[in-house]
Amino acid sequence: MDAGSSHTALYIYEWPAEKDNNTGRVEQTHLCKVKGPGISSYASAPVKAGESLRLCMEEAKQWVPGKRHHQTPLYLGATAGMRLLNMANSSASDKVFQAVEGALQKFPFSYQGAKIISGQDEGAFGWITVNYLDERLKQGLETRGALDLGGASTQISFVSDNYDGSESPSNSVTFRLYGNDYNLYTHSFLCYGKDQSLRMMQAHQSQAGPATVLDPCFHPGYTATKNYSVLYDSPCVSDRKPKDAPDTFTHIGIGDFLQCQAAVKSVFNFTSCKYSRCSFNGVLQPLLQGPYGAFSAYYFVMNFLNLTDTSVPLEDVKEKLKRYCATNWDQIMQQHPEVKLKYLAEYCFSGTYILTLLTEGYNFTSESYSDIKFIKKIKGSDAGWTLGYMLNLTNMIPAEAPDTPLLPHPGYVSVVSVIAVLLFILFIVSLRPLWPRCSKQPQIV
Ligand SMILES: Nc1nc2c(ncn2[C@@H]2O[C@H](COP(=O)(O)OP(=O)(O)OP(=O)(O)O)[C@@H](O)[C@H]2O)c(=O)[nH]1
Ligand SMILES: [Ca+2]
Repeated sequence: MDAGSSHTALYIYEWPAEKDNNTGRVEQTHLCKVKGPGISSYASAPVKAGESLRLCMEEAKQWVPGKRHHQTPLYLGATAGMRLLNMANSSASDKVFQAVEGALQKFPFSYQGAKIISGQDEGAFGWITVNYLDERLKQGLETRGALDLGGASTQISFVSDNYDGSESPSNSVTFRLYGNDYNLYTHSFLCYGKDQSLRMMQAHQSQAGPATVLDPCFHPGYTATKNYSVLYDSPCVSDRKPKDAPDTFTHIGIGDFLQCQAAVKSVFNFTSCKYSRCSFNGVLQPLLQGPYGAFSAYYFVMNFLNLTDTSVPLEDVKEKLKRYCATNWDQIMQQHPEVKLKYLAEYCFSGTYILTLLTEGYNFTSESYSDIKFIKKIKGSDAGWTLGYMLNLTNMIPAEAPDTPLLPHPGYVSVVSVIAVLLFILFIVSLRPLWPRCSKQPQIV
């Protein structure tokens, strides 16, 4: 189970129960999205966090054959929402885990625990998922970097030839998989998921605590009354809460992409770097290299905006987004009556944030932008950290390359069958001297 900051999802993975489970045949067979918010939102009513998982767990009981329930390991990993709750109020986060644990243990699966996973693991397992599903690991091919944009944090992970890990060990993960060594660069930026970065930007815009906030990242015609205490209720912004601010402010959209880009840039710090090169906030980042898969909110947002085609020049992408942001809110709502209003109101901001993070933050250029592919699934399985996490915990990826069989499995079956038939014929033939003679007796008259 992926207990994310914005929601929890339950994934069911399946593979043949033969001994040869090193052959990259793990598949996602079901996804259940838990109704309601992520578990970290239940800090003031922890029991409800456990209850929220029940429906998906019931579904899992239907999907996994009854006789396999007890043999099916169940893991829950929580990401940035619980990291933030743990920072702000560790006893509240413990209570949420107790409630979740109590609820999950009531089910017949082999419960293996619920925990917060580190940002490094989140990045590294996302990278493993993408490259496992692409069969790049097994075949020792060039790997694909992984870009994950969540609600509360964002991860970048890739292999770069000139990176040996010694400059910043906390950004380095080494693996030996299928006989190949990988030295992976990975970083997770807490607070730089799209929901928390929106808060950071709005906190920046409303430093003086005005009663009205004019926001270039929301459409012209958009107005909403918002609560200062809700906006500042996160460790990502809590230290910036203006004193003497009114309880509420009126949030008014003005839909100006260039101003929005400038406002988004204000959440990144580019001033100092003690390494050979940095992305932002003084974090080491080696030279970008190879192709990249960008998933979760990268995909949701760029897919909605019809901007998943990265062969379109970056300047044209920006131009399209500029026009989209300037479109009147009424018109946007009329064009997309089926989309949740919260998502709809934020696509201009989210698209601008994504382009700014990629180009200003990670240093993708007009040329290297086309190395990115926005993806949701690979061969039917969702891109995300859960598959890599599960493969690791069940020891499904061997360090050494498995002995490569001379023939694939069906080939063996045919050869063995032919040999068995030949041996049988040989056996029958070898019994020939013992056969009763059936020579014709001369008839005695
Ligand atoms: N537009 C749109 N946004 C979505 C959808 N599903 C999730 N989101 C939003 O996209 C952002 C990222 O979602 P996820 O990748 O699920 O984030 P998460 O795993 O909950 O958060 P982290 O713990 O930071 O990884 C959040 O702001 C979600 O509210 C969707 O189907 N459409
Ligand atoms: Ca996530």
